[in-house]
Amino acid sequence: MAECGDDVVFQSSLDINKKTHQVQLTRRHLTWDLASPGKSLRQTGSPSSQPFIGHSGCKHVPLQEIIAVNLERSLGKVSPFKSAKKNTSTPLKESPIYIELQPLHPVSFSVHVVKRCPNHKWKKKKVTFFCQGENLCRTWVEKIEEALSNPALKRPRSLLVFINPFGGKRRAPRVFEETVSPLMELAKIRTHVITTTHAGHAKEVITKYDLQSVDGVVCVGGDGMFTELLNGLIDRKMLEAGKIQTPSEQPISPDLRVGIIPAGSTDAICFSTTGINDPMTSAIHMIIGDSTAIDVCSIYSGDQFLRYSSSMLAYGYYGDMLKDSENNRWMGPKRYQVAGAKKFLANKSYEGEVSFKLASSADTNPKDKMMCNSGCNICAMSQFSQEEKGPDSWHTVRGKFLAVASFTMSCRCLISPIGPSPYCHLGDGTSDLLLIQQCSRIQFLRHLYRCSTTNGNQFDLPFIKVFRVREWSFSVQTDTEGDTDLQSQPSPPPRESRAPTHSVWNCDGEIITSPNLNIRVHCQLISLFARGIEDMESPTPQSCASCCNVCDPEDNYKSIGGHT
Ligand SMILES: CCCCCCCCCCCCC/C=C/[C@@H](O)[C@H](COP(=O)(O)O)NC(=O)CCCCC
Ligand SMILES: Nc1ncnc2c1ncn2[C@@H]1O[C@H](COP(=O)(O)OP(=O)(O)O)[C@@H](O)[C@H]1O
Ligand SMILES: [Ca+2]
Repeated sequence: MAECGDDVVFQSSLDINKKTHQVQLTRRHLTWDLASPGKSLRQTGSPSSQPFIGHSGCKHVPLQEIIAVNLERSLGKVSPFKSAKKNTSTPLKESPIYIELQPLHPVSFSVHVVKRCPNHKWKKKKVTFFCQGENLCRTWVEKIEEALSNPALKRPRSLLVFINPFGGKRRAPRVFEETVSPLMELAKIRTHVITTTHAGHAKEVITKYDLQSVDGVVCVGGDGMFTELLNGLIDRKMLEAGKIQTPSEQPISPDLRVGIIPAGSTDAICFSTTGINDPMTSAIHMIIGDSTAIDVCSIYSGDQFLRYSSSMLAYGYYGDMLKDSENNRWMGPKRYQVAGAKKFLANKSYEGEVSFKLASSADTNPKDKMMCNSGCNICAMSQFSQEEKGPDSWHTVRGKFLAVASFTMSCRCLISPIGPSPYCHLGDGTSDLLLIQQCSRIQFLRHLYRCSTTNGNQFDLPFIKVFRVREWSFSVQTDTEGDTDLQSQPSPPPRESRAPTHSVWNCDGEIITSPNLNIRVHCQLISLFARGIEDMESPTPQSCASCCNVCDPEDNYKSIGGHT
């Protein structure tokens, strides 16, 4: 049963649900199997034996998917006794009766493992193992804890956590206290928790904090909070290296992984990297040390560095919508729907010129229907092949745009279940650049509606162009440039009656007002506590357990001997 090179660390017979099982810990798995007569390991408890020969019904949990292990403090014999209060005038019959629970020595331990539920949701499942003696019980816990502390598993031991009490529906403090904190305690992960008091607070702390003392930085909030951590960590790294952010300078990867516990309004980064916006799922990905590297864009206005971004950077419709929504923050996530509807009715387009360098690989494009899933080969190859990709020349599109948007990840969210750019990759060093030309409301609605479905055909419309790019820029054109009608008027209309000639940028939910921008994508610049979205239909070796979720949603660990 243990695979080649997967040496047995410890094994013995243990009872699960009153049935004797042979239980085996290898360097990569915890496995248990109903004991068959003559195959008892009750006396063994030894590290030397051969791995099991598996059969159907045998449970095989990768160590990576063990959330925690703990001794069960069984409370046993009950002995009622009367109040020990002396010299009391209260008649004895009224004195309370105490039940003394005498602690027994631990004879069982529990292993909490990942349970896959529909829609990429993860929960924890507890399996309790009963031992014959206390020593065996303690040895099992020690051995499993030792195996989990293997640095190869990359499990964090301490985390710096920022809670944004004003993000999303303002539930972040409660989400942390009720869902995340108990899980972290169970997994023995230390947390230093800071509740932010103002925008930029997390970034200020990151500038000074002793980051050597933690294994990761986490936010309980939305995309805006994540972007603040991302910017804080890269800025700090550049400062320490004595480098100034210039368009030709390559930003330095932070050493720490970043986590998001979703408690924001859109949570597109969390959705696009885990498949769901569920606090417990994200906390489990952190505890088990999942890691995935994502692309980051650096944004400049001329030579002036503005910020880093990793999800959507958009001008026109999405920028106007964000600006309008900021007045209604009190509405929470609904502010986007209200502002989205208003700006949809306004149907405003802006003159501009977009220049871009195409991703030179012809193998992938924004319409290729190749989803970026956990263990994505395209991302894996991109990590090594950035240099080989020859420079593409610049292409330019001029026009009047209802929206210009670049997606560096799919940007899945509740209203767009596979995202506005469904085939975008997390770590391929490219962004999908979407140009929506001036069009009627009906035409734009058709695009938006398609974004809200799972068909992935939102780009198949005549007023839409989409390119996979490594670098791009945008510059506004004044309302007179290129507009012959206006130029022919004897005098310009009074300033106050002119419609604004330019929009603002929506950068991961934050406003950028400089209209002319230059953007470069940096391949896999930052790592997240996530694994990408698991493909539940055709499981990859990285997610072998997921296939069992399909055939046995109740108990999704690989049953050796094949699937049903
Ligand atoms: C008729 C049905 C309409 C369906 C519209 C479908 C289009 C959805 C596109 C969503 C893009 C989301 C990209 C992510 C943006 C976030 O980074 C940003 C900030 O997030 P947060 O900090 O969590 O608030 N969110 C937005 O800009 C809101 C976009 C809402 C678009 C309507
Ligand atoms: N205590 C605070 N008060 C006000 N703004 C804050 C606070 N803490 C963080 N922020 C800012 O709020 C912005 C949005 O946060 P986010 O968690 O993304 O919520 P939402 O998804 O609702 O936009 C971030 O840019 C962050 O800098
Ligand atoms: Ca990408």
